[in-house]
Amino acid sequence: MSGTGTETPVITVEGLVTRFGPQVVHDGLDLEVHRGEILGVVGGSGTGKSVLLRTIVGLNRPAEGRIEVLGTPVPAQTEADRERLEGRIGVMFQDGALFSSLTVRENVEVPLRRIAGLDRARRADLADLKISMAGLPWDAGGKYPSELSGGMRKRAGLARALALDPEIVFLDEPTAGLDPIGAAAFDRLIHGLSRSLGLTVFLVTHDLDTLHAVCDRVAVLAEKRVLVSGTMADMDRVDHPWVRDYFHGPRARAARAQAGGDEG
Ligand SMILES: Nc1ncnc2c1ncn2[C@@H]1O[C@H](COP(=O)(O)OP(=O)(O)OP(=O)(O)O)[C@@H](O)[C@H]1O
Repeated sequence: MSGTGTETPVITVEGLVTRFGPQVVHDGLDLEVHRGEILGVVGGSGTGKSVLLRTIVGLNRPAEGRIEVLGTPVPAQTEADRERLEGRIGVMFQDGALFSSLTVRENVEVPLRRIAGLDRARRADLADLKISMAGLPWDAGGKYPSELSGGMRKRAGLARALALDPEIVFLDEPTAGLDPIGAAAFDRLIHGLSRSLGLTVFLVTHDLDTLHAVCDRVAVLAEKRVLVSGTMADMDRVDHPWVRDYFHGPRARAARAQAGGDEG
């Protein structure tokens, strides 16, 4: 089905098989993600969306298959390759995964420590820049995660994911647990960052509003593989029970109406 953008793959997954003991999560999964696009990864609970994200970023070793991210095989073949790749991608986990004993600024500084020759003051300045890019108020840097709301913690996680000016960011359910207004603001932030920085975004979500508002393409995980990928319009033509229910159920209709209203 049709894609968008320049169609240069920055992520290629071929024939991925993932197992946990006897459980097969992915079985012959193929996926391409193109430079500069926002790809939404959807699927029923437990279909292996988060595991796919973790496998692509090298946190989970596949049983079989080929994965390439920005031209580098994953898992990386050498420590140097792994470090280089880690510097080119950013990951935001579902709960933000912040260190609770560090302030927001210190959390964002953790990846910045990889930059040789960056002194303390500059590191703090750079962290503050990322914190403001993520839409947090100026005084958030000095706060501890426990002092932030859930939405602010997500923004702090995003600031940390953006610390090293990544080419790809991976977001695991970024709007889960946010109220609709906070979720819409987060969607706008991600869309704005992707378009202004040329960021590629790999986004695991259940949020139909997010799919309508920001995703260029959607990949549906079902039957242990990417069942189908394409634009939201393409999804209308897919004759599969889960796809039909998900994209045409009552919540989907509400999200579509909302997206239509926003455009008008
Ligand atoms: N480290 C692990 N060890 C064993 N099994 C795991 C591990 N991580 C994930 N799984 C299993 O893999 C399957 C897919 O999990 P995953 O978290 O990727 O689902 P998901 O599609 O993201 O679900 P949800 O939408 O509910 O978050 C689940 O059955 C889960 O129990």
